[in-house]
Amino acid sequence: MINKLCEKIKKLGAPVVAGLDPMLSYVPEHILKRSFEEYGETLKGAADAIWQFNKGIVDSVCDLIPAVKPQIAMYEQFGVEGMEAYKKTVDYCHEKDLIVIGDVKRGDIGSTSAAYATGHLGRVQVGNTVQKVFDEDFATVNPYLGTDGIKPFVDVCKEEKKGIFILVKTSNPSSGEFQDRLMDGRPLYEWVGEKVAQWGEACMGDSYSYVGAVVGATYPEMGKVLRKVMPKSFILVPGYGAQGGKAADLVPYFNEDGLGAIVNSSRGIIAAYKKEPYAKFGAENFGEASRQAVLDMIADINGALQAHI
Ligand SMILES: O=c1ccn([C@@H]2O[C@H](COP(=O)(O)O)[C@@H](O)[C@H]2O)c(=O)[nH]1
Repeated sequence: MINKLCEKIKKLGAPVVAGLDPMLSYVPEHILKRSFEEYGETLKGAADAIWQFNKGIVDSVCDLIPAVKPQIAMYEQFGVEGMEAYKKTVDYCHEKDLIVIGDVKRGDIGSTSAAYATGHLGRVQVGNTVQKVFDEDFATVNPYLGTDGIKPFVDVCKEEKKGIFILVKTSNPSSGEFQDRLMDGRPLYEWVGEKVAQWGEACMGDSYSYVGAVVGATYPEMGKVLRKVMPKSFILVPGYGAQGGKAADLVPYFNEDGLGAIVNSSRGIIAAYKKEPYAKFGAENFGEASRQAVLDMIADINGALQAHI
């Protein structure tokens, strides 16, 4: 899958991933009304609304980008019905030939990590049958439990030709509380980055490892260092747009080959119609607004990359 990700990025000229983080407050009124009329103001109504919203966005942007990143929390908040909307979204994105990065941030003791890896990336045995479950292509993984929390994911990825992105330096304001703490004179995120590079060595695709990293767009100096620490790891970069990350700062996250990083925007794309300069599209045309936001983001990032050649 890492090879497919690289090929799609090159073909589309778009190192961009659209984050599918559908809060109900982003769902346009006409969709909400329809779903509530059909299912009432229930969890099922909410789940239907976010699914219809996602479908509209995916239809509008699927030819422009290589991948989407559904954030599972946004679905989980609506319980079982929300999780059905998550699964429907994953399957629909696959139908549209999009690579799906499940932002699930899992990781636990070995046996529990194995179950998470099975559910999200692998196949579960039920009696004599073996079946895929959520079936994302990549999952985000929390490294706090160390190697035995990561290994089950790597094993499943090897079997299924899928991949993971391990949290190394997150984009949020408090990420430094633990991640920047010095250990033997070096910040924890560097130690984790080094470990990601090691874990990834035995997991190489053609040019990049399928064990990648998450490094926030909001810490460009650290991104620059981490690119060097993990030269073969693909970096998933959240924090562009709504969290303040700027394209010009992201150039060092990429390698000389123009690859090595994929930049996520969630609210900036899916809720584009609510904000300038996209408000002119109106809520009825939310998909068109998202499409324009994606086109602008691609141009912004490519512009920054070209300016540094
Ligand atoms: O360090 C991290 C890791 C994950 N995220 C997730 O990415 C998106 C960002 O959403 P925006 O609307 O583009 O800010 C969201 O799903 C986060 O949970 C992150 O932001 N930072």
